[in-house]
Amino acid sequence: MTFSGTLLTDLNAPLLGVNIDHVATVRNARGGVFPDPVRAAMLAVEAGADIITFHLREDRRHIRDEDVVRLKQQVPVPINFEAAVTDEMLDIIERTRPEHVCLVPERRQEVTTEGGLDVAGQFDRMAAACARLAAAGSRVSLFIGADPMQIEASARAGAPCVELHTGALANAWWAGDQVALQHELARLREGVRIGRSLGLRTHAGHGLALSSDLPDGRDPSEPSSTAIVAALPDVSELHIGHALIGRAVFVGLRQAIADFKGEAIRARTA
Ligand SMILES: CC(=O)[C@@H](O)[C@H](O)COP(=O)(O)O
Ligand SMILES: NCC(=O)COP(=O)(O)O
Repeated sequence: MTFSGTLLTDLNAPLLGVNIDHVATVRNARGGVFPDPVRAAMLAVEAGADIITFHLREDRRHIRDEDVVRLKQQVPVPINFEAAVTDEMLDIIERTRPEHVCLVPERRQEVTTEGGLDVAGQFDRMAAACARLAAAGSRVSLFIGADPMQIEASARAGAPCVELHTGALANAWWAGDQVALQHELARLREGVRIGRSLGLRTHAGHGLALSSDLPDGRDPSEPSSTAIVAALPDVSELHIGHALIGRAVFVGLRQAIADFKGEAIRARTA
């Protein structure tokens, strides 16, 4: 069954941002044009993605500049442009004018985004970036850990949204470490509560997955990391990429999106 974005919104479940970075990772492995992340984005929208998310990294390891241009031209739902807070990226975002921007920390050596922005420690730079991108017409979100000091600094910096990094929760879930999972969930829950109290729209993402993709020996009926996070009532968007594109290898992209959306709806309505 394919769920539409309207249905998901009606049921008050979080919107699903489908991150298509890792379609580009596969393409770039051979240096050609296939598989095309823009084609994946269009299919994702047909299958019910509410938002298309992508991360233009400074090293262009997956999404490239020409993808960004085509995504902006062709995708009929909001695009969520993730980027580091550098002059180069801010210039590209201003030229592109995406509906949504998510500013993220970036280290060239990292395999994936390891932590959140230090908004409190780099306050002036973050506040200036928020103001500049808001003036360019984009809704800005700051990708941070569920740390009260960073959430409060994000609100002061003028960001209307934060995306709370769920990587540690997702890693604990994959590892089957219930103690760490409950610890991370408590932090996330508190972060969402603080975000709400400060009037921030609160999103979540990184590493979220489904239990049917757990390795042999694990119980596929245990709650998924996606369901655990989607169940938090004030999380308004989930951004999911790696595990969704990975699942698509086995079930197809359309089905993978339906599965993640269905999981979010069930978690919110259970
Ligand atoms: C910011 C974030 O959490 C994701 O967009 C992630 O960065 C995807 O790209 P990578 O896997 O290259 O980190
Ligand atoms: N901001 C998180 C995101 O877009 C997707 O992260 P992941 O699911 O690829 O880890």
